[in-house]
Amino acid sequence: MSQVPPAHPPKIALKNVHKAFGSKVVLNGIDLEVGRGESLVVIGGSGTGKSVMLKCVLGLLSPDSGSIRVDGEETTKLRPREREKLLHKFGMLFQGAALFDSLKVWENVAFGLIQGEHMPRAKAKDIAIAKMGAVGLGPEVGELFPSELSGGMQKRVGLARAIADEPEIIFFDEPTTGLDPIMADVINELIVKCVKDLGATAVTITHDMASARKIADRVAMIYQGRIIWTGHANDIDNSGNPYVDQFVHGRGEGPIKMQVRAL
Ligand SMILES: Nc1ncnc2c1ncn2[C@@H]1O[C@H](COP(=O)(O)OP(=O)(O)OP(=O)(O)O)[C@@H](O)[C@H]1O
Repeated sequence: MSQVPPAHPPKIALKNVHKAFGSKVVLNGIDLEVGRGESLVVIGGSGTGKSVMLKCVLGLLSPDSGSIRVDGEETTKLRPREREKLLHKFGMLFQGAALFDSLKVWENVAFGLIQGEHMPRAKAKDIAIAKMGAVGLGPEVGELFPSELSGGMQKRVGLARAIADEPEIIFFDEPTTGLDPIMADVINELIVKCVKDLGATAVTITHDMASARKIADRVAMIYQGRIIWTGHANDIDNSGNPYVDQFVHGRGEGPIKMQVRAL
């Protein structure tokens, strides 16, 4: 009997994904699903492969083996044109906002609309200004250059850019790094609001547990190249997993041994 596929496959599904750089194994059999409209936060120590995992989903890196499906479609063997089409589903807020210094703020926000979707500048500018409004930035900010903005404002601009072409999936790479706790909370609130307004699926990488608690429906912890725990955000304090417990409470002592090397 042929199997009937489920009506709604997970938005993103990674199965047994491996990635090594030379002899260094980074992803060692990642299994992870993200549901449609879900907000998943990935936690884990520095260098455990969180960014490498996201880059594999985006196709910026090719996994050595394993399957990565988006909307049920296998993506690891896509040709460049198919990959480009797939990437239209994604928005991304990079660590440090990654704005172009030589472009005005509105041009940064409209970048994907103008370059990727070939939208006329005037129309793209209108959309950029509307998206800036959604993250609490007035139109006058659009005429400034990124270097004239505070770190918190730059993150807002990065967020406006990430949502500009209304992606189905948004990746947030350490969205609160470098912000004071109050500004971090403002950014977290905006992320939650923007993701909800779009009905998007979100995957966030963070070390910031306050951010994880605020943003996540579900949390996944990565350790030694595998997902060792996933659970509801409300359960992270009672995970029953000593690795999660140590990470969430930031304890030096525990099963996670930090590799400290003399330079
Ligand atoms: N292109 C690359 N070539 C070689 N090694 C790489 C490459 N990209 C990542 N790595 C290595 O893979 C490991 C995981 O890196 P990754 O950036 O995914 O960590 P992370 O969990 O996101 O860390 P952090 O929280 O510090 O950002 C690191 O040891 C890194 O040096």
